Amino acid sequence: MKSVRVVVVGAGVIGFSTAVCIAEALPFCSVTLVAERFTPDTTSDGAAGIMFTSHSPDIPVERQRRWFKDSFDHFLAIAQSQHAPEAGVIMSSGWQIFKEVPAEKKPYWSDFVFGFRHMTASELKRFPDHRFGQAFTTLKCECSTYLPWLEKRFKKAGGRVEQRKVNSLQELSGYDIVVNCSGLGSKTLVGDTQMHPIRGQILKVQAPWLKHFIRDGDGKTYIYPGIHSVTIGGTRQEGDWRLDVDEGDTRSIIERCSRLEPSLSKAKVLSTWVGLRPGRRNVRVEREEVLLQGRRVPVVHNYGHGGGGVTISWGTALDALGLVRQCIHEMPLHAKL
Ligand SMILES: Cc1cc2nc3c(=O)[nH]c(=O)nc-3n(C[C@H](O)[C@H](O)[C@H](O)COP(=O)(O)OP(=O)(O)OC[C@H]3O[C@@H](n4cnc5c(N)ncnc54)[C@H](O)[C@@H]3O)c2cc1C
Ligand SMILES: O=C([O-])CC(=O)C(=O)O
Repeated sequence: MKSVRVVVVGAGVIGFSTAVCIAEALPFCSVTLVAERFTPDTTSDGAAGIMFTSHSPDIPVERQRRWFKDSFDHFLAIAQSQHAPEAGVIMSSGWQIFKEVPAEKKPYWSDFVFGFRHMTASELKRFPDHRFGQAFTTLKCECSTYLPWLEKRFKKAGGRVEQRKVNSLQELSGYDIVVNCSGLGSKTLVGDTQMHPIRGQILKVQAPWLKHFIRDGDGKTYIYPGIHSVTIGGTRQEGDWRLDVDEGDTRSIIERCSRLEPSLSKAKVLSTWVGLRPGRRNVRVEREEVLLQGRRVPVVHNYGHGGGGVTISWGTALDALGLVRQCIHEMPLHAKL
């Protein structure tokens, strides 16, 4: 019999990764995922899904390396399996270029991606405004394909889903453990004043001749060839809640990307999309106890992934699973029977 009732709030890449990890590893738990929005309407759905864009300045680098490595191993196994097309995961090679030499020439994730090296002078000639660059092969996960795949995997492991907004954690007092993966929603759901939107606008264009990604190290301009189209971006507008497309941003994105890759000025625009990154100085993966209808209930948080949620989704989900295990070990015996 399933004796520990777990609820996961959130159906983005963080909620579904965490829910799958718990449902598969702890078969004695009944896991329910509750969310206001599901694929294709989450922030995760629009992410370019490239893996290398996560950084939490105050979290020990060893922990971030583990999040990255666990996620990279997970996505690499998918990319090399027959599941790759239905999960939307591919390998992706390219360049990150910088106008000034960055303080950190060799980022923490450089040991895990393949073939990381600094670009040669002749490679950099193509980018006359840039003085330094990194070349490597990483992975790319397209969440509008990956989320339905994860949802199937979750249901196969016995998980249940429910679509509704949770207005207060008090509504979840019927569960033994609450796992909060509500992204930007954590601003109101758990009153986290650090949470803020970082608006991002992107375009999908038809340019099948492009095979390599190009990203300006300032994180504002990028070109990511994907399975069906090329994602070009972007913007990073802190504190901006606007979800509508800004025509000025569209023009600026096409102009900046065409400067890096002139052939893009000929590409047909297929769609334009805006998402709000769940901004926070550091990702929050930790537990606390909350009084729900007079009962002390453990709450495991996994949110605040900013512009790097896909990159470390599986690693932070495994950490959250570890915290759920701790909560179960510490429960009074009668609660587990
Ligand atoms: C333009 C853009 C490009 C990006 N590109 C990349 C990239 O290349 N690589 C990368 O790693 N990351 C990228 N990101 C970042 C990535 O999208 C986020 O870090 C990630 O999607 C966060 O996932 P999440 O599950 O926490 O949030 P979300 O996907 O926003 O999911 C939150 C979930 O919580 C639910 N929820 C919230 N509040 C409540 C509530 N009160 N009750 C019920 N449900 C609730 C929502 O309905 C939703 O289901 C990009 C983001 C943007 C905007
Ligand atoms: O920064 C990038 O290259 C893509 C991304 O993660 C974002 O826009 O948040």
